[in-house]
Amino acid sequence: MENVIELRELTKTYGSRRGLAGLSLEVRRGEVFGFLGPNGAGKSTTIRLLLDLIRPTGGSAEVLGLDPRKDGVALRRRVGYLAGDFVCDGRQNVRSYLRFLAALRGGVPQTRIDDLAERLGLDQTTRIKKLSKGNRQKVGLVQAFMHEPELLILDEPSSGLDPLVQQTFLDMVTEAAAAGQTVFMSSHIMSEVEAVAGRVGIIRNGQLVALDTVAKLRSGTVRDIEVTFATAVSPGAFSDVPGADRLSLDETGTVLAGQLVGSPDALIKAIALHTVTSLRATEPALEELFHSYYEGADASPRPESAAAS
Ligand SMILES: Nc1ncnc2c1ncn2[C@@H]1O[C@H](COP(=O)(O)OP(=O)(O)OP(=O)(O)O)[C@@H](O)[C@H]1O
Repeated sequence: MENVIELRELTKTYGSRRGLAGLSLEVRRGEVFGFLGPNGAGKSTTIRLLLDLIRPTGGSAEVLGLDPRKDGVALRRRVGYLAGDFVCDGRQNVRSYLRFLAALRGGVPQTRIDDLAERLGLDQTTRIKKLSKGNRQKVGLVQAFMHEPELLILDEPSSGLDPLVQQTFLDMVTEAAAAGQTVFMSSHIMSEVEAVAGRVGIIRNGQLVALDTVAKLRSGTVRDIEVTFATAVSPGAFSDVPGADRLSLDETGTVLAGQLVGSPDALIKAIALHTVTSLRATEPALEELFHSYYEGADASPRPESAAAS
């Protein structure tokens, strides 16, 4: 499958501060890729490098087969970009601002802009400087999506959106992917990425600490389990079940409870050998897994010397 983004050992230092340390990553055409990490992890640095808004200290980036450093103008025409710190000219009203951007991109049908604004509940007659943070973010979303770009690069796109609008945004992402567009979105909220992304990269202190499908990441998660049997089960019945070390039988031998790590398949097959009268299992919390990658993460900038150790 064709790669839309290819990063090779991409590195960025800000003086003695590390922004990004040797990031290698591929994003495939048509996928929704979630780029997750805590504050200061290097998400915005990566995105700015993709668009040549800043220059790398080392390594290379290829976007839509182009070198952002040489083909920045051509690239931006084919990309929809929402900056994490999206700012726009406050004097204009929303409609004229969006028309202006549409003209820069070679024209976008007004109906397309109107449809997006309506879906997001954005009043186009308001002056931009009078908009709330969330409504300004909607302007950012409309301008990123309106020209139906091949690649959407969205930095913390749902920042400031209320839950209903956030859902509309996620629907827009799913529809974009269904239409063959590629979406690269950063976030620090696992649940929203989980809802739309096929693959997820987790970044911490400028380095990729996990890269996998949402399904695979989920398979490493923990569920709370409680199984009740009709008759007592022998104490060692589940000792060989993978991921079941944190489960134990009570003194009656009829209740198995605790935590299951990873896939439930082996446990289900093992308990099916007995008569089960009740079963309770919580949904695996992907958010927890995400935070396990955060553990020990230093959200504040680290000096290069400390970072290298
Ligand atoms: N212009 C800059 N000058 C100096 N350091 C910078 C600059 N921009 C980013 N950094 C540092 O680089 C690191 C990565 O920052 P970056 O903004 O890429 O993180 P992020 O993952 O986008 O975080 P957030 O979720 O807070 O936006 C941080 O330590 C940050 O302090």
